[in-house]
Amino acid sequence: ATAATTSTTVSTVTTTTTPDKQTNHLPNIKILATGGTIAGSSSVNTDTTGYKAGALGVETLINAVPEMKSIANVSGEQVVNVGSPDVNNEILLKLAKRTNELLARDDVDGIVITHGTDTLEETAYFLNLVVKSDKPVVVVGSMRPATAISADGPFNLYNAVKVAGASASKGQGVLVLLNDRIGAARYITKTNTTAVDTFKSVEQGYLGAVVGDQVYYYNKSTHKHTISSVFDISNLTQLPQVDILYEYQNNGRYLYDAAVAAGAKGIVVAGSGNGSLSKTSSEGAEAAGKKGVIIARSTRVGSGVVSPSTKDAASNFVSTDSLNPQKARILLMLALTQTHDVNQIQSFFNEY
Ligand SMILES: NC(=O)C[C@H](N)C(=O)O
Repeated sequence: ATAATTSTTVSTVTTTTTPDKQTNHLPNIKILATGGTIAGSSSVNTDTTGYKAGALGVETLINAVPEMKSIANVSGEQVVNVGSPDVNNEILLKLAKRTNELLARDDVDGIVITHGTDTLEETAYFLNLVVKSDKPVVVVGSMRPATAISADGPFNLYNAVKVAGASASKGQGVLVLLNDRIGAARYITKTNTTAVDTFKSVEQGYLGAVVGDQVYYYNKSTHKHTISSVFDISNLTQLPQVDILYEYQNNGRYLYDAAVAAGAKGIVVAGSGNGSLSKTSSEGAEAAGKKGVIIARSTRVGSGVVSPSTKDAASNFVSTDSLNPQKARILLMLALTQTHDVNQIQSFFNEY
């Protein structure tokens, strides 16, 4: 049903500025727009829930922040214009390929991607694993539509361009910028349905912050990303089907059977607690495992590590470290493009 959204043509908008006289060089930053609330619009300026996401084009977003001209040569491309629940594998591949094409050019110093916040962490983590450059890539969104009083999008976009143009952002992996905080794609997650301070890195902390026009870094991601990643999507036109099943009391195994029948090559379980499955789920998961499906044990808890079990590999199970289910799905799809070996896939979950 979402296929039509991916046929949106790529259009280019450029806002070039005269180089700053003092530094004589402004970074060249490309903005790839995909939609979301940052491009959201409503006829009522107090509407923060009923607006249309993905309504405004990249040109409108750039024109709303002319202040960017003093910190970067900014140009934009519209990749798609959707609410982020409709970002699918086809869009991920299209966006990643375009990002890599642009980063290979000498006249591009960094990329900013505007994106809806609902699935922003999935796209950011996907790019973190498949971008083949150490140039900065910053994913940005907003919680209030562009038409709202105190819209957070324009300042978030300004800060994202600032971060993408900062030399300290090189080699940090894909970054997420909202609410003045710089997060690592590997660690950050959406924690609140509507609040402006929704993106948090509960256990690992933020990598840095933007304060008063300065970019500050405090931490580094300890996980492999970008140029140290083995994952390569340049020749892929699709990704393996990986589904997520939620653990709850009184669940049945039929959802596992249905996922396998529908062609799933991997199943991520949003397990209870430390990646636990009920007896019924275990039966479904083990039957799937016997058919070669990889079962990744994550957790529905929201933070913490799912620790490995010595019994995992025999059932074709892996544990997902501190990856939440939606990010575990991203890594499992990419892992399955390389191997079906359960031990090697477990190593990927330990390293990425
Ligand atoms: N704040 C947002 O961007 C939410 C919106 N529903 C989206 O993800 O596209």
